[in-house]
Amino acid sequence: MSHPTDLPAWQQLAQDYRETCRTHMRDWFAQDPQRAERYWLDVGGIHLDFAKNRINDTILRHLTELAEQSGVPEQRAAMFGGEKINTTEQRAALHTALRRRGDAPVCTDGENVMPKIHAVLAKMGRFAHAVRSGQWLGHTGQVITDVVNIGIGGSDLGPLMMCSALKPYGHPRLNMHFVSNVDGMQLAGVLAKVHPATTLFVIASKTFTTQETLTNAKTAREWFLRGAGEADIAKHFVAVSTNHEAVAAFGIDTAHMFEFWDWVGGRYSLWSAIGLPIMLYLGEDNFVKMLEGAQLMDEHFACAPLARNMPVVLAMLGIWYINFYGASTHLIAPYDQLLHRFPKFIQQLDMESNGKQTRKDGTLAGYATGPIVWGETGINGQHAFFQLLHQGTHLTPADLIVSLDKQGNLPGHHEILLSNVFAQAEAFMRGKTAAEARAELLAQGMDEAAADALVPHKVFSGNRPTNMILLDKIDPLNMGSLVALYEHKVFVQGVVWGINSFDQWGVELGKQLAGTVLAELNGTLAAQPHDASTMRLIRLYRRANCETDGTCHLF
Ligand SMILES: O=P(O)(O)OC[C@H]1O[C@H](O)[C@H](O)[C@@H](O)[C@@H]1O
Repeated sequence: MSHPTDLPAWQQLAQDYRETCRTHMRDWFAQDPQRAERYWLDVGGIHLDFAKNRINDTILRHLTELAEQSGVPEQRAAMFGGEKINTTEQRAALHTALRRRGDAPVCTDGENVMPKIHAVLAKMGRFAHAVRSGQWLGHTGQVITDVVNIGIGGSDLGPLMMCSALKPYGHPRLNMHFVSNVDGMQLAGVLAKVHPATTLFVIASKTFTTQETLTNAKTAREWFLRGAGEADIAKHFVAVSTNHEAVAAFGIDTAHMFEFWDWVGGRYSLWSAIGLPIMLYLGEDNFVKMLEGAQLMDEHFACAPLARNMPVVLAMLGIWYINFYGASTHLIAPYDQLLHRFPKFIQQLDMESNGKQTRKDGTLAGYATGPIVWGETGINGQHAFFQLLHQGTHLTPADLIVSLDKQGNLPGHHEILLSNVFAQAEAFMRGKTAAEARAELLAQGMDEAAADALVPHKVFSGNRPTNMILLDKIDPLNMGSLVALYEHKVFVQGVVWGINSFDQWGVELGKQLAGTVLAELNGTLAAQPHDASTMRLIRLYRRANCETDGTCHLF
């Protein structure tokens, strides 16, 4: 496996960095009136303005060459073609097949996966129609009014994000709830709001072994059975999983299970049966539109030349800042309230995929890989942490995301939102020089000495990069395209870094240790030799609780 740092394009980019890192974007804009037009891409209802980046045509060419030399075209073909690119788990990553319309075969392990994808989609469609139309009745003959999705990570964040973003398309009778935290406060809060006779629980877990999800599901089941019999469970509990045996063992009839497969990664699963809450809320037609939007982005990613390929451009801009400018974080700042869950979703997608330092060949990378992805609605961020982004010491590349359509916003509100996001991008790019700050203060009537003292605090260095991602509208089609855009961006970065973006071994160690600690907290296992700090924490908890459970003798 070639090391990216040895590739000719990497070397050229290192040289580009040395030559241009002091150039201000203001100057590039001044010298090049076509810059805004050239650094712009459209895919369906998604538009990317990437002119406010610290790049010129040479850098962009070298970034594209780096993608090429890293094998992005070959790896892209391998992913779409069902090859087992998830090498540590010997699995394909075929989320793109889930949104593929039509009958063209997609094979992995010698099997065409399309018939089973279509069969599950049809089953989901029939079920969603029955619930939405009121044909599906609870055990007392009442229609379903509340859906509670119990799942965590990829079995929570995607459906939660999509149902929030597409609320205006939601069924007026259905209230959607999402429970992920094993802290009973969350489940108890939801159960206090719903009625067992009119509630449908979707137990979502790829493995059906996740402790948090199974604990919440068991508690929900006990709550339900307080006023109903075992036979009534069939009307109120369905499962989404790859694990038939565990679903049956939990007590859910596998006839009420919606299946998906090991080649669907958790954080790539909202297109599969994990999307059942989305389909219940939005209806089958809108779910299919979401799939079509994703497929539109898939086709663009598969066919567009690398230099005009939206996911590739976003990915390579990220690499430019991470590997050459030393940026370690990336901000996702949607401006629309409907997208307030989007940063959390992208955080899992990106950080669980590319938060790795071991390359596919087992060697250590020795260069930076996935960034810390974080975010919040941009307008709230402006009044909280944008100070650091404008005048702090860290370079924080940011994606600013906003819908052009007012989408029934209250009169006058959307213009304010848009004016802020456009102005922020301008401010990040332009900054404010000392001369500009001084002139402004003098114009306000300040005397020269006072102005000179204040000027250093009023200077904005600018030259801070942003991508502006515009949606024509927040609708199912564009949301499908937007999520697929980020999925492919993350994939391209993983290819360049030579890492497997589809496993997540890093989440295992904590889970493993928690099993032992839980037994110790419960008093069913004598204290194991931990470090002194962990021992102290366990003892503290035990002391605080031993009076009630009487099992202190183990310590
Ligand atoms: O769907 P499940 O099997 O319950 O897994 C839920 C989540 O937990 C795991 O620990 C992983 O970190 C996630 O990738 C996964 O989405």
